Amino acid sequence: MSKSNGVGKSISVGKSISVKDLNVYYGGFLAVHDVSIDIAPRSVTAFIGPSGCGKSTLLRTLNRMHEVLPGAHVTGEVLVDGDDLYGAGVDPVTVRRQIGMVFQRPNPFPTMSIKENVLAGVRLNNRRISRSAADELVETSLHSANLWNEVKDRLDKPGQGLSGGQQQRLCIARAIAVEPQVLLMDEPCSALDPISTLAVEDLINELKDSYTVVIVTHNMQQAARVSDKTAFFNIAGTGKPGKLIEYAQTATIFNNPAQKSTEDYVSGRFG
Ligand SMILES: Nc1ncnc2c1ncn2[C@@H]1O[C@H](COP(=O)(O)OP(=O)(O)OP(=O)(O)O)[C@@H](O)[C@H]1O
Repeated sequence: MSKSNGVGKSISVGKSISVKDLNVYYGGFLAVHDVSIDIAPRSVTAFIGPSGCGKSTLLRTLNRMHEVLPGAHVTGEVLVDGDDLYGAGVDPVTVRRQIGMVFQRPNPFPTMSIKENVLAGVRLNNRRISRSAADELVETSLHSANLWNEVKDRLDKPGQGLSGGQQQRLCIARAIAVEPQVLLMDEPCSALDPISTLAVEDLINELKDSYTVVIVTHNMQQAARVSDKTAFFNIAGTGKPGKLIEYAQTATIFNNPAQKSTEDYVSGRFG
């Protein structure tokens, strides 16, 4: 599928992800064991499970972000629209440009204005962009992040002057501005108040029209509210690897899971 990004260019967005027999290691420690999962394009998938079961680790392997840690490596495959992310000659920096990430704590660049924050990724990618195209991209990205109306009169003010929820939406605008095919979100609302959380959840709902979104969350209600499918991970004990226990439509995971441990977890009996 393609759409206009508002600067006169047609772009492809919202690709499928297929994880096959993936093991993730930190040095000699197997953190995630043998995960296979197919994620549809333009959908929201939630990763849930108790602390330490490997949700963030797995998420980071979907754009090779784990490789910034020495010794972290994978075996198996991650295919994005059929292309192997780990294939020979694939540049991890290019992968991270196409598969954006939003982190737990909003992390706008403190010295940059709101506008320059939105453009930061584009500039890092050395993309030449005219002033008018930059203005248009800033506006489109902030609109997509549901932030335009709140900041349009102060685009040259520092991003740090925004509330936590606004800063997180600014980070989402920055991620969107580089036209990613997939957006990975690692507990994007954990540092936000309930109103900002709802604003970001509304945004996630809108984003799935264009993007494939994968979100790690500890908040069961959030997983139920925003995701189409949910993957439940579990861990047998400290030092053991995390495993995918069940992956299904979100309604099934919450109302009629196949596994007892899924039911125990979603009903709050452990974790
Ligand atoms: N940088 C690292 N070096 C070594 N081991 C790590 C590193 N990061 C995570 N781990 C280990 O990998 C396993 C999975 O951790 P991960 O953070 O992915 O779990 P999680 O499910 O996201 O947990 P949480 O919900 O607490 O964030 C844990 O045993 C953790 O201790």
